[in-house]
Amino acid sequence: MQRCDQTAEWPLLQAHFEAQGRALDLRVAFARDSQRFAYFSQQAPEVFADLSKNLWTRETEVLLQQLARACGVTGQRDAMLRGDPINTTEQRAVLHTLLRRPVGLALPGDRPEISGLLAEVHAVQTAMLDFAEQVRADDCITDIVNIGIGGSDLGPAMAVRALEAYRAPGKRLHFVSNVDGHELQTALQGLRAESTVFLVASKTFTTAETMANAHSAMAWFAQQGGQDVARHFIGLTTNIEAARALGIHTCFGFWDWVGGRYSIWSAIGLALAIAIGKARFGEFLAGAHAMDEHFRTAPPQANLPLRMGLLDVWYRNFHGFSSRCIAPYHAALGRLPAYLQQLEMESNGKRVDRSGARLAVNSAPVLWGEPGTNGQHAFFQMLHQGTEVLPLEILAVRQADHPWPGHQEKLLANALAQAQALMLGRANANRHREFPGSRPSSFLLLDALMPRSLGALLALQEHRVFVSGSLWGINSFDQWGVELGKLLANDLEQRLRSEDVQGLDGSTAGLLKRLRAE
Ligand SMILES: O=P(O)(O)OC[C@H]1O[C@](O)(CO)[C@@H](O)[C@@H]1O
Repeated sequence: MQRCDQTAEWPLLQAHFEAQGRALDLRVAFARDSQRFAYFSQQAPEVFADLSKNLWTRETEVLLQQLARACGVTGQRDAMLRGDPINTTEQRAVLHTLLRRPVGLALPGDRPEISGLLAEVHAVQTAMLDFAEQVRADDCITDIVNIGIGGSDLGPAMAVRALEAYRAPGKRLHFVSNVDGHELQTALQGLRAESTVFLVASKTFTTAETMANAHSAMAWFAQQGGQDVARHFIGLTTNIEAARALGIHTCFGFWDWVGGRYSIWSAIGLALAIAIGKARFGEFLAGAHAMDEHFRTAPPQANLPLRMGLLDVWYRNFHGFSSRCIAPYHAALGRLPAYLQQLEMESNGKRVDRSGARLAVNSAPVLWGEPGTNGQHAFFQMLHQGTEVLPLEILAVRQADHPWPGHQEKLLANALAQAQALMLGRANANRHREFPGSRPSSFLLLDALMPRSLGALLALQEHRVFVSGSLWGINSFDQWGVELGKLLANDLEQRLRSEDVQGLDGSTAGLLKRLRAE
């Protein structure tokens, strides 16, 4: 297991970049290689990917694949899949893939505890999915409020919206994440205690925002004359004791080896299960499992998560691209950029390797984005003509789920046109109207937005993040960077209630006084 920048392959890639990468022109690359599309595109489970409009050549990919071998990426992948404690700063295994493994399936090299864990996973999953069916069948329940933040919100909120076409009629799903009371206030408006179920989703059951919202929701429930807390408040957590202490007795558990941003497949997915039902949730898991199997077994040159992770490192460390723009060309995928942002930036936003040594190269880029075509009328200007080159990742869906004639063709034509315009550019004597072209994009295509394809797409994204993290030598599964802010907020909350600014820096003291001013 070697860090990418410490391998013998790294300088080879640097030399290759200087010789051919830096000045690569996509138009010339296509003209030189008539099979470029065929070579750089592939069908993985549920996801077709065209990576040909990226700033690399076959030779680049060969060198990157050699780099992956030198870094032992497949060995690291296998260590994750078999349950080794690869989250070394928390001494935990990383087994979100187990949550979508079919019952009884053993993989070569599984650690001895895996079969028992898989049985536990399926026992909880069955109970949780049966509960989801119960809620779906209960006409008295009209509103489900998920209270959670980060991975306990972004996954279910994104997926419920993405699979809106499959949502049970008569059930409204609400998501409250922010500690800002406006959000809770908006969600509760018009709700009635007796027809509302609250899902308190928190891996740790200590997250300040979620606890504050859960307490306030309970107070609201009591004020509204709600009777049966046990029936109306459900805990989704690894810390069942803490949920019980809050008076929540119906709980669905999960395990410390499921990272928050990888937890949509666990009990944290209950909101989604209620929305789409047991069978569809099963398809969602099956799609992810198909991608896991692809990642585990496909040869490197046809392994999509591996190829995408390698491209990510090529872009970040050689081309020096500092961000990636995500443009889903499907309105229902509107929260996908935010979901991917946590996935990539919380996983790989690190500046030390697993041993604690400073990284010598940059790690995670910034991820951001908005659905197309909206982004085109906002920030795509910069993608086409700005001073910085930023790779674009287009996610398109072939079939539409709505009856409006003509819209889908327009939408898909726009997705294609953006990628084409970025690549081809346009010469013009007037510099303001000139498009430089040779700007990179990837094009991911689903046949339809369904539970299975969404599951596969998310697992693909998880694994490509794993690949780049493995190359950088990062522990992609901790998130110590969120701790300091939490600690300071606790202290400042006390100080906001008192006059005490002693020991604070000048700016914080000044702002605090201002915030306290009547
Ligand atoms: O599910 P929990 O424990 O409430 O944590 C919520 C989120 O907070 C974080 O720990 C970051 O603060 C995320 O990793 C996590 O998804």
